[in-house]
Amino acid sequence: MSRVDWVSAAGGPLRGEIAVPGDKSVSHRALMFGAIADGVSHIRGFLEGEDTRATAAILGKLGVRFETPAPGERIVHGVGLHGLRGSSDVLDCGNAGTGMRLLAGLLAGQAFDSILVGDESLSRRPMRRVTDPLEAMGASIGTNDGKPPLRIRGGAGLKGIAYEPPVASAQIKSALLLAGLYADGFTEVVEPHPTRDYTESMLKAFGWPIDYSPGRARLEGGHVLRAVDVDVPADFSSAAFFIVAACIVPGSEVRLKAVGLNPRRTGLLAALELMGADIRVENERNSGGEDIGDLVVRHAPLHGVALPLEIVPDMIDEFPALFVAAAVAEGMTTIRGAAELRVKESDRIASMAHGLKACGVLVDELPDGAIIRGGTIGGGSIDSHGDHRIAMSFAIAGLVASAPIAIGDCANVATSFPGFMELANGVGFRLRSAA
Ligand SMILES: O=C(O)C1=C[C@@H](OP(=O)(O)O)[C@@H](O)[C@H](O)C1
Ligand SMILES: C=C(OP(=O)(O)O)C(=O)O
Repeated sequence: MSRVDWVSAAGGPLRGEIAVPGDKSVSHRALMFGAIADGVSHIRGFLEGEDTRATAAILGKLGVRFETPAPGERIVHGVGLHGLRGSSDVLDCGNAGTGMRLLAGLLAGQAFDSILVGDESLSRRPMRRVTDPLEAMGASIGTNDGKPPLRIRGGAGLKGIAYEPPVASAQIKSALLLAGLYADGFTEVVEPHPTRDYTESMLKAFGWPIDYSPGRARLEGGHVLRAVDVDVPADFSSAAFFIVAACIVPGSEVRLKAVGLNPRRTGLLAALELMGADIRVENERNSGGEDIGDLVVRHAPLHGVALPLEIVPDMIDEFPALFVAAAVAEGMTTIRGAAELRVKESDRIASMAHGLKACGVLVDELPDGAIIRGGTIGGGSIDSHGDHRIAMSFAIAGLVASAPIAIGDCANVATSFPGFMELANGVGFRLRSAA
């Protein structure tokens, strides 16, 4: 990964309509289900990010044919539940935890062996959370002390299990449900807190019988997926950077168009509302089973809060942006119950705490969160640790900082949000590549 550095300077007010790219979670899943369905699926709004392209490339190596009629579209020629073919190449998931963990579930049920590898960041992330329950289903998966690469041995006859993951994770749930398609009997997942349900809703749309309600999903192996077209909503997690930016920059008013509003994703809205934000949802409607709507966000003075614990799983990827809102808010914000942030693309508690401190913000790091004393953000030089969400968070911090913020190692923004810099500068950011 080449090193790309940015400088973000004070800017705004932010104005205009913003269409952020397609949802990453939905794009990964649409590729996977389209691949093992009978028939041809047309995906619209597909995220042209490095994470989702890595998943498409892997499925291509396993014999699935894709067409790209236009950027943001894929036509998937499904090979059927048992139509994937083994590849002698290692399968490179790049930076994508979602890609690797979901594919582990899918590949555990195949007749052939596979090796999943990832980049430096992904190679540090915990995989026992999926390999342990998959092995309980009968899979055989070698790891490097619980980390990638994953060496998945094919030909294991899987059997369904009932499983209660120790952490709330849509990736764990989805890996087990994908393996469950190939298992004898029923696979059931009961979560400690409900997580995003795209796997369940997409299985249903592809015609697989599944019984699910928030926090619980159960399916039986041995049915058939029938191709359907998928409309991918705009990614709430990408919209989050513009939501927070418009909240904190005086005079701002932006409209984020047709954003996915799955209730397991929108905890940031609840958190910002508690902090005094001015956010309205307009044109709310349903698209392909998902709630979507426009978000109209205006600047408002924010105040600190003790973040209610029940919001945490519903805003997991939005914490870096929330740290920036907290740094600008009047008073203290306390975040607890978010230890999962330590095992994302970087240790996001440490990355945000160090970066904000480098910009003069008072932050106490806690094992499962942070206490952030809001006020003013100064200029500084921070390291994103190759983490896309940290890089974009400091880009929004720069908008209100008293001097420019230099941000190191931003190339991975392309994993989830290609075109972020151009879109941001189009609505009032002053973000440039460092010479
Ligand atoms: O299932 C998914 O698509 C995702 C689930 C979440 O991870 P966990 O399952 O680890 O919480 C989230 O952080 C990730 O960006 C996408
Ligand atoms: C955690 C994330 O993704 P993944 O787990 O797929 O790498 C993210 O996009 O913030």
